[in-house]
Amino acid sequence: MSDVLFVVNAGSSSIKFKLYRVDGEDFAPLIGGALDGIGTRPRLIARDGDGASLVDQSFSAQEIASPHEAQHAIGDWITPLIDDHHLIGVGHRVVHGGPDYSHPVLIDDAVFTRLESFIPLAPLHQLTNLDPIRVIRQRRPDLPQVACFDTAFHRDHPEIADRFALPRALYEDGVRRYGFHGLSYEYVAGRLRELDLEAAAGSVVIAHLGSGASACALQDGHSQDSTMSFTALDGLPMGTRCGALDPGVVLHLIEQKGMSPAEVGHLLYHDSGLKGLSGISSDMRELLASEAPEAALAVDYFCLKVAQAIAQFTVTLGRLDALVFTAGIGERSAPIRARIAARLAILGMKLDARANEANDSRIDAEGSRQRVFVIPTDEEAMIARHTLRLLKGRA
Ligand SMILES: Nc1ncnc2c1ncn2[C@@H]1O[C@H](COP(=O)(O)OP(=O)(O)O)[C@@H](O)[C@H]1O
Ligand SMILES: CC(=O)OP(=O)(O)O
Ligand SMILES: [Mg+2]
Repeated sequence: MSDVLFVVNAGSSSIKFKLYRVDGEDFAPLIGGALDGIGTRPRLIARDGDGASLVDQSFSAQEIASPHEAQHAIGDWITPLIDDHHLIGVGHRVVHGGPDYSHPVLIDDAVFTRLESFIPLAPLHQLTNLDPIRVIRQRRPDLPQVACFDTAFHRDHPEIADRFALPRALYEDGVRRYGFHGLSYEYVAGRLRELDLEAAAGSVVIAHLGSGASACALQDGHSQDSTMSFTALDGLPMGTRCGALDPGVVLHLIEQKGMSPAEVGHLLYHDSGLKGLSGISSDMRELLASEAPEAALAVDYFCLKVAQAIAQFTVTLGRLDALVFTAGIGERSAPIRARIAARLAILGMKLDARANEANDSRIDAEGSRQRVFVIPTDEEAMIARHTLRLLKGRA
């Protein structure tokens, strides 16, 4: 029986999972899969380490209406496969670590209770992240489980990046610019070091453009600033989230429009962003395929805001040596990358159209003042690395 590690990356509309064979410090995927389309078109897909399909099962929206049901469906499918091995632990992505957690942590009752207190700060994610931890703790209380935080990577960013222009008392009370997608940034920064040591040591912006989207300014691999802040609502427009918004709009909706805080929360997390702008879809592929002017507006808005964030971070960093695109849109959409880069021609950025179309890892053209990369992210691998380090440290 080989040692295995299970990794769970639970999101708002999908749960990704990987089972790794562990050999000392090394790990390699045995099974990787996801249950996505939760509540709309649920579909469980998994492949083995060689990419061969192990399951492709669709469910009705009623069968898998929430991440809780999705998690049980994954558990039912994968438990017999895990039982063929020796499971040494489970690693989880937990989106919010608040001011407390700047490193991965072994979960006990006290940690779990503390993490529950951050649910209001990440309503789309935190409960879904904690639910599998709770269920596995009930079934296997002996099994070590580790929480790896999206916020941790940013905890040592400069104080100026950690503050809002609000009184210090609120800062002391935890109203801080935490930043998210940290597991992704840490993984991508590591891959950039492998691809181009010189660029990685310089001033870099990574644009994580998925259904959640943010950008991060890095100096020598360390976070200096990010577009997401107190919650994963801030910064760039996303699939269904608004991104940066005048806080006066929130007051207006509550005071003048009579909306409840819960209604405003639902609007900003679920009905805004690309979906709100277009009135058509939260899915970038559908918007790119649409002829509707509203779809074009949403795509334009997205590209402009991403380009503005990159230009803004060029000021933060004092220069820009490299730009990296990652996550669903960043990894796969050549037209979106081209439109963002075209806006940044003012900084001397030029893309090689052929390399961009091919999703090559290096896509800048001769004469570009910045190197531009496409690096697929792997949050699960980062979780596995952190979890193993923590478990080995205990042994
Ligand atoms: N080829 C593509 N062109 C444009 N957008 C794409 C493409 N493939 C995936 N996407 C978009 O990527 C987003 C999902 O990204 P992903 O990183 O998987 O998100 P998350 O992990 O946050 O759920 C969706 O908006 C989807 O439309
Ligand atoms: C933090 C966050 O927005 O995550 P995701 O992109 O997975 O929704
Ligand atoms: Mg994601």
